[in-house]
Amino acid sequence: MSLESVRYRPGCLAVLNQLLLPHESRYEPVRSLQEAWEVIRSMKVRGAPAIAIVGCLSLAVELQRIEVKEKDQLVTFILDSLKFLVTSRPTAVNMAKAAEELSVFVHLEAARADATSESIRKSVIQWAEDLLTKDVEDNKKIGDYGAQHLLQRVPGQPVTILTHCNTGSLATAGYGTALGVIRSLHMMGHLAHVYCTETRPYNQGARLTAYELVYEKIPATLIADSMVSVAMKEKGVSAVIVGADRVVANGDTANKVGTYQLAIAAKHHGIPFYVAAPSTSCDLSLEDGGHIVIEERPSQELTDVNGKRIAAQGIGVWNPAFDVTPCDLITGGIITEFGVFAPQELQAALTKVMKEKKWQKNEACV
Ligand SMILES: CSC[C@@H](O)[C@@H](O)C(=O)COP(=O)(O)O
Repeated sequence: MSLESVRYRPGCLAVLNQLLLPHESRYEPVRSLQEAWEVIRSMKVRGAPAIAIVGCLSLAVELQRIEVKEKDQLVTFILDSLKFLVTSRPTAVNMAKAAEELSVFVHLEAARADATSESIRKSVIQWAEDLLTKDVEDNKKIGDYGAQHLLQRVPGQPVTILTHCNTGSLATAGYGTALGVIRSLHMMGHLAHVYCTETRPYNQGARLTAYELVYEKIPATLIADSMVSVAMKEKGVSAVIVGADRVVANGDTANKVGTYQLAIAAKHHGIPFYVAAPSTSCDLSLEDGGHIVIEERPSQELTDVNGKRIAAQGIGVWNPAFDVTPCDLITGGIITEFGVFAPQELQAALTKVMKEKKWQKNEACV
């Protein structure tokens, strides 16, 4: 069984506290919206898809337990809750997109002639629960599309992949995005080796990706972030694959800080650079990466390791959690659940898929 970042049954939600990994596996209950906001902000749970899933499931848990009689009161509660959850972490778009979609859904449900508080409550809970299965399905598609694309593109197999941050089961409902592609390559028997970066300052690579790779028995080596160029030069890296917190209309991509320099180094070495991201991480409302709000994290995440200060007292600190990789450095493509697209093709491809989906939904209603 693969690792689970989230455990859910109706009325009951728990997250694996990722701050304690790899030393201790402890699930902690999330009983309210406030607790969900706190586990997300403190990064006990992190990764763009997992943030949205925990946020929406915490709303499902609240809806199981609260007593609301009036329909309008329930709708207001749901809309306010979603607005609150979106404030937990600003860069990853998944929670904001889920909030937007769920808000539209609630309005439509409430407008039905036979709508009651109970029917709205039930359908919102179902909507949130569906995110779990949908995310795993999407990740498997990303894994397979990405693996096939890469195998056709890069010479020499089996392949060696370099990845950054954590994009696996711990960052999603399961399987993973960039790590999902690695998992698929491994299952197909075409993976030689993985290099995973430590991912300073908060070490998601050393703490979480290394843990997942060991757990899955995938051959892998941990490197410091400062070793990526030499690894590309000397270790036969076939491709770089990373995840995303927000991919915007022109393909510019916000991801864990350090991604940008990785893409520059990959271009220098002629190594294809891929972004693996579900459509839930794509934000076509922003034209380019200059409009993405970049979260700044507390200075202690840079100055301290495991609660112990390593930096000189008195030094100033700048700690952006993410950087933006310009679309022209994404030379391999953007791997989504609908296929692999060049950055400049993404907007048109996703718009087309969304139109078709809307059309299918309308057909189903007739
Ligand atoms: C499938 S996870 C994709 C991204 O969210 C991931 O690459 C990343 O940057 C995570 O950052 P984090 O700050 O750990 O939430």
